[in-house]
Amino acid sequence: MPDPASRPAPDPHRGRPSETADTAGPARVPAPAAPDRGHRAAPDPSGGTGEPLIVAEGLRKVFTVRRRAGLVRRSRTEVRAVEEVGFRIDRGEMVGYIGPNGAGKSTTIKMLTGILTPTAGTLRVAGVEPSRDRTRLARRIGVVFGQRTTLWWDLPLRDSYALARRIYRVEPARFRRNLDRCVELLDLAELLPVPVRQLSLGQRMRADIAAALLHDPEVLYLDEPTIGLDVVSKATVRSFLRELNAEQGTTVLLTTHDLGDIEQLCRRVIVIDHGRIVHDGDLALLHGSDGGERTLVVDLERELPPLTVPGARTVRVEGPRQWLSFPATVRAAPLVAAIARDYPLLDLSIREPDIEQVIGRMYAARRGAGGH
Ligand SMILES: Nc1ncnc2c1ncn2[C@@H]1O[C@H](COP(=O)(O)OP(=O)(O)OP(=O)(O)O)[C@@H](O)[C@H]1O
Repeated sequence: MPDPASRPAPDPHRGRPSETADTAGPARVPAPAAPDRGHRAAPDPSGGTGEPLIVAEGLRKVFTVRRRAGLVRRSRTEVRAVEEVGFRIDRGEMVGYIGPNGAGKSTTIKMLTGILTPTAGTLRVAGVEPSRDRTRLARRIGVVFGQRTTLWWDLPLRDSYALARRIYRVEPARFRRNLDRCVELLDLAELLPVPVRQLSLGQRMRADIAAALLHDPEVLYLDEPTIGLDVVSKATVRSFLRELNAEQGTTVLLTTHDLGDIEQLCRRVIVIDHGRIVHDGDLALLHGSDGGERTLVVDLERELPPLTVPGARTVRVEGPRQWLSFPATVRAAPLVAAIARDYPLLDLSIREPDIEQVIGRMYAARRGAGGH
């Protein structure tokens, strides 16, 4: 384990009120006690068990917060961070877990790793109940918290990996193979002799992702893996994760505020708000789920007044180009046919609703409706 004094330990809940003992878990998942025996993803999505890799049912987490209410008196309040959350994730899925600040994402991830014990509900990851058997689970999962590192701050990266190998008891050949792969795909070769504290944020993130994969986990949890990264580092991390999922079949659960991550990596997205799941399904369906709109961008042979097309609204006119919005749930073909029939059409394209706007509207609508 890294010496806590030698590495930064930013606390994501800094500034939050005091909390009960079980609420303040360490970032690092404990080292496994038994030798690693290998458990790569099987072709069967259930891995032969008949059960999805992750099963959560009626999951709740309530924090008890004590505040000073006078010189001596203390009041207790309850924070319902996660309420009745349920989902099933099959092997090989890559799922986005998103929601506004304070929605309950990190709390869910901490329960999935066994760092936090659920107040109620059932949870199984790779057949293990995380909070009961954290040590056994640690062999099967990899975790990356974007806001903090699990590496040894003062050690060269290479030595950090060597220590991780011993803690996770990874066989030398497997370690070599996994490290070589990560070094190549995450462009880490030149960083191996560098102490972790000298790495830039993007370099450190790539290094942390490699550290989480040295023991061949079946599932990788990523909490804000691209936070603060420049476009090049983001692209490297995203293409690495895509390849990891496609080639190794590693199941990935990704929490992020960067919807570009979700759009590029996840077909399925689970949206949590106020501790409850408000959407679980295809990312594409999210586009049409909140009254979102698509846009026809129409190029005409000449400038014309705003077009009149039943079922669509002209929202912008710039010279011979016009933008027409229509509900995302409506088929575009009849609108395109009507425009081609009634106007001198040169060219036309369709823009999907911006996912950022869709999610923003979804959060805002829920706020307006009281949130629950
Ligand atoms: N240890 C704790 N003690 C008390 N309250 C907590 C604790 N951890 C989280 N909370 C509260 O639980 C709720 C959910 O927090 P959580 O960190 O899971 O949200 P999040 O979706 O990850 O948010 P963010 O996007 O801001 O990281 C918030 O109201 C938060 O203040």
